[in-house]
Amino acid sequence: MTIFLCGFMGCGKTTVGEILAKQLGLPLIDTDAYIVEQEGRSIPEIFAQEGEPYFRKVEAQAIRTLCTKNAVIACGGGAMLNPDSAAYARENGAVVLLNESFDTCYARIQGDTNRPIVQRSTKEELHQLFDQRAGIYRAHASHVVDGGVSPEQMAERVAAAVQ
Ligand SMILES: Nc1ncnc2c1ncn2[C@@H]1O[C@H](COP(=O)(O)OP(=O)(O)OP(=O)(O)O)[C@@H](O)[C@H]1O
Ligand SMILES: O=C(O)C1=C[C@@H](O)[C@@H](O)[C@H](O)C1
Ligand SMILES: [Mg+2]
Repeated sequence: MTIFLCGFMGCGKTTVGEILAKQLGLPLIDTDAYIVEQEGRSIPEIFAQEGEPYFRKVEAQAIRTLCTKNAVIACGGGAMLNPDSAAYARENGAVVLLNESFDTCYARIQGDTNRPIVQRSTKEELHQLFDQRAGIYRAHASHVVDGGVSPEQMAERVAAAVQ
């Protein structure tokens, strides 16, 4: 079974993914952590040294490599915006959107120095990005799970959605 968690930065993909993977007895693969390990540098360093298009290329390659694994895959916030990556993911498993509000995501990510898009954007710009991305996440998801609950409850909701 392969479960891809997608959604805006701060919706809880990594946090919920860890709990869900334990519950299901599957490994958790976080695409951001995978890229950091592969590149030997942080995401802010990759963005600063190579630019965002390079990061997106590496991210798409990572999804392609990982999409056949029996695992919970916590995607980077932009990974499932790529139509090819989303198609690979859908062919191989469930793509679950963690549907949190902008205010909730923003409260969790504001001031974070490990997310270059947060660092370079105002709150208004992030809200615009959230609105732009919302429809794309939905279009690419096979399941939508509503948030507003604890990470443990989110993990239960995801497990119930994909069973
Ligand atoms: N359901 C939740 N309730 C309360 N706090 C949460 C919940 N989900 C995540 N958090 C907290 O929000 C922060 C961001 O969560 P997380 O890193 O899992 O987001 P993400 O979706 O993986 O973001 P990114 O797209 O940047 O990888 C963390 O500090 C985490 O503890
Ligand atoms: O939403 C995004 O575009 C991103 C989210 C993070 O998970 C990282 O993949 C990176 O900071 C970009
Ligand atoms: Mg994450």
